[in-house]
Amino acid sequence: MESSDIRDELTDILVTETRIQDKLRELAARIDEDYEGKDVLLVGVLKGAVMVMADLARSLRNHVEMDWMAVSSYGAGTKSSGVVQIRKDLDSDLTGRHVLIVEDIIDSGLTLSWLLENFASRGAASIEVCALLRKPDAAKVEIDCKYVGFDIPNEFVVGYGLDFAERYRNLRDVAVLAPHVYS
Ligand SMILES: O=P(O)(O)OC[C@H]1O[C@H](OP(=O)(O)OP(=O)(O)O)[C@H](O)[C@@H]1O
Ligand code: HPA
Ligand SMILES: [Mg+2]
Repeated sequence: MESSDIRDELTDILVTETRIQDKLRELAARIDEDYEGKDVLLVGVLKGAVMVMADLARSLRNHVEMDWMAVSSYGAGTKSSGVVQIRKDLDSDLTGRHVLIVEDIIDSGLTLSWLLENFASRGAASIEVCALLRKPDAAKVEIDCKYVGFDIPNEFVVGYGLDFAERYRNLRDVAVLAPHVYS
């Protein structure tokens, strides 16, 4: 793919940087309150959740630890392959831990459904999910997500960690990718 003006590759800006940051501060305040007196293990799902994790974590007041799991199911396309592959497992033992999984997006729900099942046997004291974005109309499995930033339409979005073929993760806003880029 050759380089061109990124703005020509996007249609709408769906969620601006300001709205993202405001929402993450709001979610962080709830998380601080809900986990008062407990040490939380934030588990970021690489690579998409890098930006959410960085900004959410810095809005929290309480002690947290951070760990990372790398999984991938989209490859270079816009549809989930349905097959979730572990590329990096956690470094931490989850036994007795209060785990908060941090995700950029719940689309079909297949990634989180697989991850929650994978974590279920690891002995955590609690497991909850925080996702910046969710596409209710794309759900193939229902995910019980306690902390949701924004429900968005069923369109392929990029930015703020979200990629198409590894590009666009560095955009500050979340935008709809123009169909001419991937069709
Ligand atoms: O609900 P789902 O349909 O499963 O989609 C959500 C998942 O897809 C994306 O990851 P991807 O597999 O693209 O890997 P990446 O984070 O490295 O981009 C995203 O970061 C979520 O982890
Ligand atoms: O809409 C999306 N954009 C980028 N990556 C994704 N992974 C799941 N859904 C999406
Ligand atoms: Mg991706």
